[in-house]
Amino acid sequence: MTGIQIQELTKRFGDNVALQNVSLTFQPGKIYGLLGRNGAGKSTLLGIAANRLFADSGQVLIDGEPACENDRAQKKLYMMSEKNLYPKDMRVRDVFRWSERFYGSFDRQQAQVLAQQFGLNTKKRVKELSTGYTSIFKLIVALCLDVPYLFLDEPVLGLDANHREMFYHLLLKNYADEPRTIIIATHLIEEVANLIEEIAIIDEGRLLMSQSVQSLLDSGYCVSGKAGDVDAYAAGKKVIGEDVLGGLKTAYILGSCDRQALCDSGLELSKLNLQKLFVELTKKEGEQ
Ligand SMILES: Nc1ncnc2c1ncn2[C@@H]1O[C@H](COP(=O)(O)OP(=O)(O)OP(=O)(O)O)[C@@H](O)[C@H]1O
Repeated sequence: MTGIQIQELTKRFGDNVALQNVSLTFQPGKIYGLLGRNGAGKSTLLGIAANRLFADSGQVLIDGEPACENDRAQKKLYMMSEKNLYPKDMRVRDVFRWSERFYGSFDRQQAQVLAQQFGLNTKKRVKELSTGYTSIFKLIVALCLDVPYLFLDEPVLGLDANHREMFYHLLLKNYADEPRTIIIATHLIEEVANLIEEIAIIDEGRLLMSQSVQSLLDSGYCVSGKAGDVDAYAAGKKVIGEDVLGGLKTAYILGSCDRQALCDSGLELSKLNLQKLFVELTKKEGEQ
């Protein structure tokens, strides 16, 4: 298994460039956070890999094989997204049956157990499910499939806090039992921060970065204190953002910290937080 290679993908919708020359690799057996602001191109990227959309140029390889119109490659992945691909009149239990037939590896017994845990009525038709239960139903399918590549596009859409916690817990257990590549596209960065090992950020159709969460968090730090002292310390350093409250300031800085200078000026040092880092890295001109 060599993972999923995204090679120089470009996709336009009319004049709108959704992806521009994006290349990155999703390695086998890792959990990725695919992050980006609204309209950044996350769903488009996953949709092309899952053969739901065609790229204008570039390609996606799944274990070295082209993903485009290739059933053998596509059977290795499951994409859960907002778009409902199941016939709306089908009952949930029939989708479970169908999944078993199509993928072979679907654990229908486990799906029934999870449905009971989440309170999902499997006799209901897909079209009768609420937004949250539509997500739950698709998540159960994803969790019960034995495929090496799982794409979860906004997986917890509409789920209440209890169900979100249940899902994250189940996902981690599922991963611990059988590691596979899981790509989670989400805006709920804090909720997945402890779940993901790797991060890929897309900004306006371009890849901004792809690296391990740990190395990203270790690449900088926060400094807080009196605004004048923070400014003096930060001068000449790579400041990616600031928060000001009265006379106090927090600066988000990339690079290694000068502990002696911090100590001398009485400034407080703290770790970067993934969501804050993302916000600062993807902030547009004029945004606070
Ligand atoms: N079918 C389509 N027709 C026209 N434009 C589209 C289509 N699908 C996506 N786009 C455009 O492509 C760009 C990328 O959209 P995409 O859905 O991939 O972003 P995203 O990062 O998943 O966004 P969000 O987080 O808001 O769901 C956006 O500008 C979007 O409007």
